[in-house]
Amino acid sequence: MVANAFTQSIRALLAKFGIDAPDIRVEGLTLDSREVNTRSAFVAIKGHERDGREFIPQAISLGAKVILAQTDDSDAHGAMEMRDHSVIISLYQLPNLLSTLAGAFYDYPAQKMTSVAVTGTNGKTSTVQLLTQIKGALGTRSASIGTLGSSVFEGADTQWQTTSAANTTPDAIRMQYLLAEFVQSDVQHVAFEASSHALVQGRLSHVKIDIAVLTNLTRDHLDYHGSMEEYAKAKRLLLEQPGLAAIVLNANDEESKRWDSAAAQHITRVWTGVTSNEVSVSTYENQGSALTTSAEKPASKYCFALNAEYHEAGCRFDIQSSWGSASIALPLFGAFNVANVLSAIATLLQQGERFNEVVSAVNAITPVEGRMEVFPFQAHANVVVDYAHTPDALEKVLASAKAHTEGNVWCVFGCGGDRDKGKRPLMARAAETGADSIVITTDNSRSEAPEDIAKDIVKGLHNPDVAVSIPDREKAIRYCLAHSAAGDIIIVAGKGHENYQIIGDTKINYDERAVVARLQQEYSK
Ligand SMILES: CC(=O)N[C@H]1[C@@H](OP(=O)(O)OP(=O)(O)OC[C@H]2O[C@@H](n3ccc(=O)[nH]c3=O)[C@H](O)[C@@H]2O)O[C@H](CO)[C@@H](O)[C@@H]1O[C@H](C)C(=O)N[C@@H](C)C(=O)N[C@H](CCC(=O)O)C(=O)O
Ligand SMILES: Nc1ncnc2c1ncn2[C@@H]1O[C@H](COP(=O)(O)OP(=O)(O)OP(=O)(O)O)[C@@H](O)[C@H]1O
Repeated sequence: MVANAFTQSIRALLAKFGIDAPDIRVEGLTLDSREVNTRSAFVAIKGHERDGREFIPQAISLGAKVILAQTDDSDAHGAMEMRDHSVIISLYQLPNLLSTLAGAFYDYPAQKMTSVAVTGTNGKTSTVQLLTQIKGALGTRSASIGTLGSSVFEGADTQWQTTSAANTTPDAIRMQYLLAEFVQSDVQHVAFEASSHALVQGRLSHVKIDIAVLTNLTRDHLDYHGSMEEYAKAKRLLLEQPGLAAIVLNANDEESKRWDSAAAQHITRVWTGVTSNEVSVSTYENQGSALTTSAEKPASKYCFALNAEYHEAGCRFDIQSSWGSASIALPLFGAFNVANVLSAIATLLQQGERFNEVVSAVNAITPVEGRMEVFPFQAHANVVVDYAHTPDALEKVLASAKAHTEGNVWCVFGCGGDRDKGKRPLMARAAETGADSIVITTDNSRSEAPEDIAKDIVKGLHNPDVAVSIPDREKAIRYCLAHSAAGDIIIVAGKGHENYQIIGDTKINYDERAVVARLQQEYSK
């Protein structure tokens, strides 16, 4: 925590919620009893697994002077009880108030900077990272929050702060805290990932968002949301965010059309898309939001990529946009990275950045950690470490790899244990469609046997002969290196930036980027 920076009286804070509380000063709020100290207030709510109120005795023993506890009885709102030296104050429907409460405690930090939320099934981390990199290159002090962690952007020296929960979008209290910390570090621009879980759980409900970006929507997280419709609805909650002035949509994705129809009229639509067709670009140029049926169309802009070409070292494409046209060359792999970069560029242009300056800054982009990160091997196939762990992402990654080589594409992947089993045959089909050879391996098997997960995957293959099963990931990569030729590409999917493997209940150290870097050294001797 930032020392003494957020001291507030609980009396002043709770007055905003109609409660006359004692004048006790605290320096922070926390949802986790294990993080409590004598200067913080513990916020006890019911969760999916546990009831946080069970941990009130622990919080008291750690010296919390104030405990804010959920009550489901509206008459009990504001009730107070002394236990030892701690006061327990009841708040009605506290889980729904967390973002507002923390916003008030940390003095509404999002209002002190420009904020961008990125949602979608795939591409959130990449888009947030690319946007932050370019914004930094344009001279704005920038920060980001997402799957990699949170930090002020310091180029290659950025130290991502992570928590044990490792959520893509932090809980409602931590989110406001991180933003407040950024304000203290003079950050002017923040980009963060908005997961569907976070939106449903209200982790962002009182965070001002200027621009929301939708990358795409495909199958994921059905174990949590139950159906694609509920999953899509969860993402659309972002349209109700306070302060929202513009949305960046993807003309190549069906869900964007629903966003266009659902968004309030005053919100500017910025359409992006990768196309080989100039006619579709002119649709957006001449008619604004061509997908809106309303007579009075909302403001609409566009930023499209045309003539994309992929080569061994990256890609090239032309931008046509409401702000100007230019050619771009990037050291990034994959058509989807062109889509991600376009979303980032469109966001910056909508923010008022100058077209020519954005184009120059884009030329300085470096690949995002564990996202289509290429490790070149002399005299062997290059290895690409990527985080693809959904059928759609795997399909796109493999199709992209094909565009970058005339050789064969190898695919090493697995599926998580204790998660949506319906994904397994779909991942198998994506691998079979896009790769010439497949090695099925382990990817967080949890309580399931890796061999059983592999069997489920094999059942999804039309031709099981194209696949071998090697549960040990490093051995799987070695197998590909031994059997492939120079000019081939080995896609190692699923781990990306992660540095662990969950087997049973144990988190084992496994950093795929480090493993591949070590193999790179070994093979160069
Ligand atoms: C299902 C779900 O979303 N769970 C999230 C939720 O946990 P929960 O409220 O259910 O917590 P719980 O374990 O029941 O505990 C209840 C309360 O007791 C407290 N507690 C618990 C134990 C203890 O010793 N002391 C204590 O005080 C907890 O802090 C909590 O406030 O709130 C916690 C933070 O407050 C999150 O860390 C936790 O994410 C878990 C780890 C998780 O796996 N979430 C996934 C589903 C998720 O949110 N994923 C998305 C990304 C998806 C993507 O990749 O796109 C994300 O944003 O991360
Ligand atoms: N725009 C995109 N469309 C489809 N696939 C993508 C896109 N961008 C990235 N991917 C693929 O999805 C993987 C995850 O990318 P990224 O981490 O940027 O997405 P994410 O939405 O943050 O995912 P998660 O929330 O699971 O971390 C990448 O490693 C790549 O394989």
